[in-house]
Amino acid sequence: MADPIAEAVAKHPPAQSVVYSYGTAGFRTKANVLDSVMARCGLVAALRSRALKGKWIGIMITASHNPPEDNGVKLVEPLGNMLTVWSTLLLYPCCDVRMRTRTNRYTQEEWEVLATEMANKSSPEEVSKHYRAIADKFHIDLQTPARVVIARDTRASGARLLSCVLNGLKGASAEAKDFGFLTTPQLHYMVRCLNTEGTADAYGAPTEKGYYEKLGEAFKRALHGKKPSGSLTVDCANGVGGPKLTELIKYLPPKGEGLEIFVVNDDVIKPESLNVECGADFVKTNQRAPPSSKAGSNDRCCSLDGDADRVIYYFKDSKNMFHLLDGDRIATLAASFLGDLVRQSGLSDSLTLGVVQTAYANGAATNYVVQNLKLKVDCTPTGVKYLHHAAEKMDIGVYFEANGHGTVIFSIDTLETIAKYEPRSPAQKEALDILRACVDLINQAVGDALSDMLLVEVILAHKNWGLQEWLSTYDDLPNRLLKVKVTDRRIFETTDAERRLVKPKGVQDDIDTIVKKVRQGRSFARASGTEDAVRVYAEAASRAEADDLAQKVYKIIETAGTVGVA
Ligand SMILES: CC(=O)N[C@H]1[C@@H](OP(=O)(O)O)O[C@H](CO)[C@@H](O)[C@@H]1O
Ligand SMILES: [Mg+2]
Repeated sequence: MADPIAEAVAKHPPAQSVVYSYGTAGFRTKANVLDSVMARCGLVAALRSRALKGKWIGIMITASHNPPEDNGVKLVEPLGNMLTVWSTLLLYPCCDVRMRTRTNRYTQEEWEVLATEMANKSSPEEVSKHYRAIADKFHIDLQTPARVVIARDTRASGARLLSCVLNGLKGASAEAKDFGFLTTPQLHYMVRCLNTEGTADAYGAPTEKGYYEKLGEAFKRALHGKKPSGSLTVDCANGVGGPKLTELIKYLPPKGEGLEIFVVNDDVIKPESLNVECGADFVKTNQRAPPSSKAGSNDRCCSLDGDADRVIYYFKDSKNMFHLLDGDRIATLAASFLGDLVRQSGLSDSLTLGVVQTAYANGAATNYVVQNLKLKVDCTPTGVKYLHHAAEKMDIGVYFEANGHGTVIFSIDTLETIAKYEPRSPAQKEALDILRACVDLINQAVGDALSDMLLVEVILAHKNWGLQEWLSTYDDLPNRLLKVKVTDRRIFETTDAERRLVKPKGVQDDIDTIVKKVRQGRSFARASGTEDAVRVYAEAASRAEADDLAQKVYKIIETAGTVGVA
């Protein structure tokens, strides 16, 4: 008897001797070994949708800030969040959106494991068997409709990998909605809109136009008559963010009454230029503007990454010195502004705000949040899914990775409180109107460079600040991020939100000994979840000390990680 699953999978045989793993941001590696993974992700997404009685599941084909020859795939949950919470939804598949967000019971990453297993099955028959085993294990009725929404970034391999996904979905008899090119956050937005359409929690119109209209309208409302000063130059990493930002601009106030945006590095015709010498990762890692930048002194600039889910700001001062305003800065700016709005609207007795960071957050940013803003800070492992989950536990959770990934999320109860609150004075009403507009401006599903960028512009306009004033809120500790090539990065195991190594034995003690000698020194090492390397981070009171500390820890890791090489 014909087996459509095995037949679909047989069209895309796996590459020899590659072991796939669903990492920090899904499956991500060289595009030429991903065909089989794509088809199988189609199967997993179909199963997931069926487990949720036909809810839309998202598939995003992207490798974000990685080189043009890479690609990857991420699965997106019904509310636009990441795979981690799948099991929550499995335990409570019939409850509504509100119930689910309030429920914190789930076992970590069960479905990520299933996806990894699926990707590593060797024969089409084994894949088909695994598909049925998952259905059995989770009592999934394979007759239930499955619905999957897909988008991709502008990589050359995207079209081929999309056809693999579509074959997988066809094999599983799933309905597929292909949005073509979208930014990652736009795809998350579509998933959430499609699943909430017609409900009390309707998120917006599930179209590109709906996305632009929502952002454009909220931006105008949030500005509340204030005018951003000067212009903003946006480096789009030669990725999908370029054409999408150009479209979004049509929905923003005209430049005379709003913000003048210059779109640069938006060459999607040459996919080989994606993320090359430009984009958020280049700027953050090299701590300098893209070489192509023509920005003058004090010009406001920002860079997106290849799939437009992260943004960082920067400028050169009058002495030609480069200054970076990264994710930590965006978090502190947003937390201070939203905290003020909550207070000014009279809501501070009912709502609390918190900030979530990773170990890569600059120590000065953490101090500023605790000491100046007097807010709670949580530290999670690297990866947006962990930050998002921690932020979900707060009334208003501001979460950002230092590299510019992040957003602000409002709990369901908070949204209700904000919606129902009756202001008691004109001042309270004004603050409340702006707060409500910010809720609509901020992408609640996932960190979104375009939405975050507009939020920053709103805040700067309200505070009447340029980047220099924003920068002067605190001084970053000089820091350095290095990548160490090791024989097998899996031997590096961490604890305490990845801030301490438990294996190999003794390595953490060596790091501690060195760190102790450095003024304001902090350093840690962890295996990357997206690249074959161990990352070393170091910060200290001065640039020279930070660099020196990073080098010393680099050596420790290199020695510990060089196994069996003469
Ligand atoms: C230090 C760093 O920037 N790490 C990045 C990087 O993860 P690694 O696990 O460090 O490779 O890629 C992730 C996905 O894009 C991103 O979430 C994370 O912040
Ligand atoms: Mg990205």
